[in-house]
Amino acid sequence: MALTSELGKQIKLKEVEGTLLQPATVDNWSQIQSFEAKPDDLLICTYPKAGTTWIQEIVDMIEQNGDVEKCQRAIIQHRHPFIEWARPPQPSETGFHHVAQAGLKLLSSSNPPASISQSAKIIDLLPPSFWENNCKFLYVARNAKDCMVSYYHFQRMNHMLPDPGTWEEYFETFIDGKVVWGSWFDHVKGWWEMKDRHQILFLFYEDIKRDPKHEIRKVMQFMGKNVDETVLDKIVQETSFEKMKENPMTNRSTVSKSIMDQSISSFMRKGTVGDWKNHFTVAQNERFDEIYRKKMEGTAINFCMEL
Ligand SMILES: Nc1ncnc2c1ncn2[C@@H]1O[C@H](COP(=O)(O)OS(=O)(=O)O)[C@@H](OP(=O)(O)O)[C@H]1O
Repeated sequence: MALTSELGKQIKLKEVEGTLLQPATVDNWSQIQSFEAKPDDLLICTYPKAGTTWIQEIVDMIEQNGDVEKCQRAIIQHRHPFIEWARPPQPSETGFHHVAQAGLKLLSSSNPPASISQSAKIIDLLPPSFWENNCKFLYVARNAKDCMVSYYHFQRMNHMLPDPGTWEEYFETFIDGKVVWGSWFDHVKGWWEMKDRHQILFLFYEDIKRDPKHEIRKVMQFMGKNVDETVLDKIVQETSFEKMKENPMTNRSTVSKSIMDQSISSFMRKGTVGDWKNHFTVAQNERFDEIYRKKMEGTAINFCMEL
């Protein structure tokens, strides 16, 4: 599928089992699938724009016992490489090979889950070794409307992704799941249905926003770590939106403007719950709610839509 970016460039997305992915990911698909997870690996899993960077920083802060300097050792994309950013072997780069060779314990993925109750499409997307080794998964879900808004602005500024078109056009694209990593509905539903059958800590962006200390403590316990109250308070502070927006290790300011043009929209854009209300028209909102009801039917998941 070829789509045109704001630069007029042709972005040729590819598909795996009907899910749109970046070409480099699809070209290295068999390599990604053969990734050998270890039993003590923790995989951070998110739908795009659900708070990936936020939970990555939280996990690293816990891992480093709240040591801010240690968390400054590298940009977040290098501290938590994405397994799907696989490329042909390039020793100087962080990517699949680096992860595999370094045997890092903390990985991040935007993969939908493998699941025995789901269609083959979903089953095929996560390297099977994660399930075989009974790894831990940390999943963060964000309400669909805010995800859509955040993804729209991200596609405007990210020249590696297709131009989103107008908001009205993007609204349809997102609902149809014609975005990189596919349908929000399939992703969230898939992980939600799997959460009690595997070691999955299922978190909500909105909960972390409302009560960060409570949610960070859950993450800490899930990781089998124990940091004291003062450190926990420091982690809450250091992972606030305001701090992370100013932090060059998390705010993507090191990424070239030809890839992410933050003069169009910041990577750390608003970091709020309910920005969808500034974008959705009344008619769009009614239509979305109707579609949501149908697509999420039978799923007992409740999202907070405003704080
Ligand atoms: N600390 C903190 N607190 C609250 N919100 C935060 C935080 N860090 C990142 N964000 C917001 O998360 C959105 C980016 O999501 P991701 O990190 O998942 O993006 S990506 O998929 O990795 O590109 C994006 O959301 P929007 O602002 O709504 O666009 C970021 O601002």
